[in-house]
Amino acid sequence: MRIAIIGTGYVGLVAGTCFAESGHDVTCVDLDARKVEVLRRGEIPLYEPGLEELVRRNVAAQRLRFTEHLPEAVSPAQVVFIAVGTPQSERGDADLQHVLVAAEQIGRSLRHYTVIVNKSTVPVGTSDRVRSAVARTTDVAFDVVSNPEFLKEGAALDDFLKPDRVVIGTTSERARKLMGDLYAPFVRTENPILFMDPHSAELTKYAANAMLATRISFMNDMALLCERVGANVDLVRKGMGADRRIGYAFLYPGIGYGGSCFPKDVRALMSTAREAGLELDLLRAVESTNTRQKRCLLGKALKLYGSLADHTFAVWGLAFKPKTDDMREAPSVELIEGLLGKGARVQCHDPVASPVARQYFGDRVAYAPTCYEAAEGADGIFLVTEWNEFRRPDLKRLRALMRRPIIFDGRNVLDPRLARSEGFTYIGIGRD
Ligand SMILES: NC(=O)C1=CN([C@@H]2O[C@H](COP(=O)(O)OP(=O)(O)OC[C@H]3O[C@@H](n4cnc5c(N)ncnc54)[C@H](O)[C@@H]3O)[C@@H](O)[C@H]2O)C=CC1
Ligand SMILES: O=C(O)[C@H]1O[C@H](OP(=O)(O)OP(=O)(O)OC[C@H]2O[C@@H](n3ccc(=O)[nH]c3=O)[C@H](O)[C@@H]2O)[C@H](O)[C@@H](O)[C@@H]1O
Repeated sequence: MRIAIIGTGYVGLVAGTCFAESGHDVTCVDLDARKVEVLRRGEIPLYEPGLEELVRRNVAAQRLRFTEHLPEAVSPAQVVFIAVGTPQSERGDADLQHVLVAAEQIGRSLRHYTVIVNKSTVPVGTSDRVRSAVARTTDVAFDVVSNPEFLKEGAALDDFLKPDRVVIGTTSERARKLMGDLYAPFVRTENPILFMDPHSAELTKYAANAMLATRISFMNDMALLCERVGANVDLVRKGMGADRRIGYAFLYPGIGYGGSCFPKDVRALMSTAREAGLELDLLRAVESTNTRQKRCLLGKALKLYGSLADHTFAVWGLAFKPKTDDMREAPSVELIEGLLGKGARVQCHDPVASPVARQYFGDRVAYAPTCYEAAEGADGIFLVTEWNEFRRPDLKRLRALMRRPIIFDGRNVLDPRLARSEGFTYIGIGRD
């Protein structure tokens, strides 16, 4: 099949590469000429484990190519995916301008019947708006399908190639058949393709993200309660997760959820509900718990040190989660701004995200090449992102490097007893 993908970010690049890997002929389009240039050189403009190798292999096999010229990709295609960004608007709802502009551009380039698939995360009813936008610019026949994406950054290839489920929203039999064929290589009987109407597909995406965010905020509330009543949230989590009705996934407390999706999608879902005359009080609480949680390490530090002025702190981890360089709504940003605002110096280290971090902090922080160099002369370490290399650091070496041996473990990944036995003051989340 000939496929065009509009928008070559985390989702578009992963989807395009995986469709090429399954044998299709894929052209990825992006209006960012610099991105296209990087991709043409065989590099990738983001960090995602395994992706660069897969891109190179499919480019070499001539199944995958990149262009800035949308018509050249869309005109010959049978299926066109929209995978452009849907960031939060100033009002808190999803900003659909990129989706609707792409839809109009696609319409102008149609030459024969084409299935237009919206993969971006969009509010209920956007499929209707995409259909109208395309119809304004063409007389050629087409169908619009809603196909939300559920991949996680850092595990994107695995999630795409072996999804728990594929959700396809369409009322067209012709589009349904084509989408079923396209996804057949990625699904087995136990992970189904779920066909439904487009509105339900659009809402499924937000409902899934909101549910996962709810679990995290719930656990962060339990962690705070544990601190107040002298319980250990690690043990509570294990005790809860063992119940098969609850399960272990997404029960890890921390310093709040970040990333390009949970924060904006929770707000967008509340906004959709508000437009329908409904206040989703539960989600409002999920969000306010998350806001509180992103500030909790700074609060613990202020309590311990009194003033942070003229203190030096190491921040381990900048990306919003391990195995990505994405810093959108990363808890590290709020923490570092808080530390700087209180007059502290910050020395940070992240295995991959430092170049991205420069866009946020410029020269206001120091970027250390290793976590040990970040800790030199520090009055404390904030462990913010649970990269594997931070899990079992050489505590003796750290102690010798630091001015004061204090660790704030924002992900509960260090062993508190071990840290304390090496002379550290250990402060975790809900497990003091
Ligand atoms: N990042 C993630 O892990 C996931 C994201 N999503 C959703 O997928 C969508 C895309 O997300 P990301 O890939 O993270 O976005 P991104 O911001 O990384 O990439 C979007 C790309 O689209 C390009 N673009 C915008 N308008 C265009 C146009 N008219 N023609 C060609 N290119 C255009 C931009 O230059 C950019 O490179 C969003 O709606 C997001 O909520 C869904 C699941 C996972
Ligand atoms: O719509 C999206 O973009 C995607 O959003 C999330 O994926 P992602 O944001 O890449 O990463 P997650 O692994 O879900 O982590 C999100 C945030 O929650 C935090 N988290 C996650 C799990 C947990 O138990 N506790 C916790 O605090 C992470 O540290 C991170 O800040 C969803 O997991 C994907 O299914 C979805 O496709």
